[in-house]
Amino acid sequence: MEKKPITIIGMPMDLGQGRRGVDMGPSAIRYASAQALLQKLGYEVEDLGDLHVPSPESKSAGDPKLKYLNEIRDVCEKLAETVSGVIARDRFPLVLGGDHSMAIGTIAGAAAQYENMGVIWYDAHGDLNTGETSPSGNIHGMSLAVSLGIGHPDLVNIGGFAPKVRPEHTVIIGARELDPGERDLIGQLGIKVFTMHEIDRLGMARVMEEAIGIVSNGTDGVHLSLDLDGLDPKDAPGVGTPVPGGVTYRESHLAMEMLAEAGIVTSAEFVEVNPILDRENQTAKVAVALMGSVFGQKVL
Ligand SMILES: NC(=[NH2+])NCCC[C@H](N)C(=O)O
Ligand SMILES: [Mn+2]
Ligand SMILES: [Mn+2]
Repeated sequence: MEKKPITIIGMPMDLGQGRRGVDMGPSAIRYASAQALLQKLGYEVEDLGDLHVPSPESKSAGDPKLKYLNEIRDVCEKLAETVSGVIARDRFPLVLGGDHSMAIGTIAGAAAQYENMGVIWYDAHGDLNTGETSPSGNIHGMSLAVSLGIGHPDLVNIGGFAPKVRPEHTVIIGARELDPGERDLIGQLGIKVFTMHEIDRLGMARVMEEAIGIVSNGTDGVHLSLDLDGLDPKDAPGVGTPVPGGVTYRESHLAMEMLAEAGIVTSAEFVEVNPILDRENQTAKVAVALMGSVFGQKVL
């Protein structure tokens, strides 16, 4: 497999949800030796450092249905430009987060460079709310909907075009907590969701075969958006919105190994790592271990 050089971008985003500390996620992932691992695997790696994100204490949240909308729009615009520029230089953007609202920017940037991009959303949640359906007003619960062109126009139109991805090229893996409005949207759009039920029933290997088929059928790029809360909180405790009964560490490695084998992933982000809620940086270490598998690390 071709080893495209990697560019790490830190996104200390914590405006998209209510628990402080997730802005330290990028540092925690770097501290868990992400760059050294990737270099050991034979990649050339550059790290652009962190983009600037204003701290929530210095701003007012504004509309309680879309908290920090203006700030999130601005930082996602900047992230989109950065990601797009990295791909234009023929490098692989690897974005470290940060809460999941950042995916609005990452996906906007990647989608600017691909005609038809597939998305793998690895998450306990659907992140398919809008300002109207969200129970929390937290934009990290809306980022997939926005990328599909549904939600507040300021977010939907980031990068100057919409939608970024199509429902038929989108899969959600690991879902186990969906709000009523998200369920409706899934039915309306026909998005393929591999809930924990399908993972238990079919096994991760079969789920990934199907998922890879969907995101690579008729696409020229695939983005992996991995929310660490997709994993079981026993394996990844340092997340702001943990949900029991999640994907195991082993199943997650298998999923990432199968993606590496398929050779389809063209951009990735690892999000929602919150060191304040973690135990001895375990969740960042899990993120880095999974990163290894995505980039082709094998036991033998
Ligand atoms: N990226 C996440 N962790 N999202 C959690 C979203 C939780 C809930 N569905 C909400 O909209 O508030
Ligand atoms: Mn999420
Ligand atoms: Mn989640």
